[in-house]
Amino acid sequence: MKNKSTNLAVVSNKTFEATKVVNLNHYDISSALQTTLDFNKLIQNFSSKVASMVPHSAYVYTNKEFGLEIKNGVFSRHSCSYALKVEDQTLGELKLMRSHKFDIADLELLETLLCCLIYPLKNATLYQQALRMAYTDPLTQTSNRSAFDDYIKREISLATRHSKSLSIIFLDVDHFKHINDQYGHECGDVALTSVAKWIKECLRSSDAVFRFGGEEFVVILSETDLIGAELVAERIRNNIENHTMSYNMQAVNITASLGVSELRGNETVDALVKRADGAMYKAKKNGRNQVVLAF
Ligand SMILES: Nc1nc2c(ncn2[C@@H]2O[C@H](COP(=O)(O)OP(=O)(O)OP(=O)(O)O)[C@@H](O)[C@H]2O)c(=O)[nH]1
Repeated sequence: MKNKSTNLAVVSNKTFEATKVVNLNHYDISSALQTTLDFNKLIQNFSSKVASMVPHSAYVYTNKEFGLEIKNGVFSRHSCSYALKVEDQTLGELKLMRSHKFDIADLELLETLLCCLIYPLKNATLYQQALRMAYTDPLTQTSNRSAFDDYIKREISLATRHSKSLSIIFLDVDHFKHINDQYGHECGDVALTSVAKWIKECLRSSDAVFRFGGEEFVVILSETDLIGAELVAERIRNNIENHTMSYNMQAVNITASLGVSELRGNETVDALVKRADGAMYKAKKNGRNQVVLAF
């Protein structure tokens, strides 16, 4: 509010009318952009706030760092695009489109208005980077236990609401203590990173892998029943067994034991995980390097 009255107080001469309008618009845009740290909402707000000054029919915002492509509206022949950057930090690229050409006055005004977007976009970037760090295991670069807790709750409620199947795979690396003891802790770390990579090689983009604890991983397979999940688990087991890790000129063979469970009606997260963990434990008892289904 203080800024708004400052702008009004300063603009006393009628010749500053245009500046006043722009300043007030800037204030209005800046305020609207400060209400969110979500890229989608941020770009949508910016587009709708500037639409009366720089009319456009569509926008596309791309951000390689976060793998984003946010688009909306009717795509047209003419476009202008800006690579957004502040203090050496890239903030993505924004493109506006419409059926008639953007003239120099449009572009100048748009460049001024884009200044309002830069810092909210930087804040959103910092926030999303912090969120990603909080949810990522630094060693294996898979999602961590906190991410699992959030993700599985959402997946269970979606599966229940839409009557879709949902399965999980609980994986534990075999004799991992032996790898650490024989080749050293650093080799153990490389082994965990390799296992994470080999698991990911067997998954679809809609499947999610999490480092659950020390040498334990959990895979969440949405819209997948027990038989489908067994196939994936067997593919993962096979992929791990068929790779040989080389460490300090030594060949290290790794295997894993896997337990699979499918969500039952009204089952809690803990119960679902416990059944998969129990099945994995049976796989260990049966001789390791195998997949066991939880019934
Ligand atoms: N290098 C490394 N080791 C870890 C990490 N987290 C846990 N560990 C080790 O993983 C080992 C797990 O050992 P155990 O629980 O006895 O299991 P295991 O040797 O895999 O035997 P089974 O599970 O019965 O096949 C321990 O030695 C932990 O110290 C890690 O981030 N890096």
